[in-house]
Amino acid sequence: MSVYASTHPLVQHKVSLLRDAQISVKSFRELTKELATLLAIEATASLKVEAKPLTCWSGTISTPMLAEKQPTLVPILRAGLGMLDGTLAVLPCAKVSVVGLKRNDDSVKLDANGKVDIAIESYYQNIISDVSERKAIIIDPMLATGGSAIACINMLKASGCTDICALFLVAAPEGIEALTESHPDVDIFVAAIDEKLNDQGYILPGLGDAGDKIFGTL
Ligand SMILES: O=P(O)(O)OC[C@H]1O[C@H](OP(=O)(O)OP(=O)(O)O)[C@H](O)[C@@H]1O
Ligand SMILES: O=c1cc[nH]c(=O)[nH]1
Ligand SMILES: [Mg+2]
Repeated sequence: MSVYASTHPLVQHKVSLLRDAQISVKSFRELTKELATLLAIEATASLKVEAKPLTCWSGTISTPMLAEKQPTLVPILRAGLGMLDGTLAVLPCAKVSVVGLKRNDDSVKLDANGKVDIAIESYYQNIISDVSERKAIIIDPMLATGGSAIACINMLKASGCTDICALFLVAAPEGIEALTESHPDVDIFVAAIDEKLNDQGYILPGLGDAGDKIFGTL
């Protein structure tokens, strides 16, 4: 697995603004959307193109176009929806596969190695039928323990998908390690890699609960 941590100055600036404890729902949504666009540009830079014939005003030319079907975007409900419009700005024709996952905060415990373990509850799955023919781009603002992303990747692979990457705004080292171990074939693109998880599985310094901030349910 390759981990691409963005070095773009605008990405770094916008993630810093997201961390403001006084941020409004409106600003959190706007910044999440803008960061999603910037990360999506980085994540799609490796898509393959091939020369295809096109009739233009001066005749028929051979010109580069995407070689394969457009990727499918995979928002992990709820918080991943906050990144959907921003990624659709880069891939406006993308089909969307939706996966609903929720951490059960009451299940938090430390495992034998002192790692935070949280049960992930799956409540919705609607993955496009031809996912085996497309790249899947998972979108979720947070990679904490890695449990939700791993569950989502398991679902995509069970549906036949073989080419998967994931975009996160903030990732914990613990989540990156767990994801690398479970799915070494999946590349991830992150705006920031933070310090660690607290004993409730929240990222430090992190953003707090991204879903609550996007949906105004704080
Ligand atoms: O890496 P993990 O430990 O699995 O944590 C990350 C997950 O937690 C958040 O979702 P949450 O469960 O809070 O659901 P929500 O989006 O509905 O708020 C976040 O959006 C990720 O999906
Ligand atoms: O820090 C965290 C961890 C999981 N989910 C969030 O929204 N924030
Ligand atoms: Mg949440």
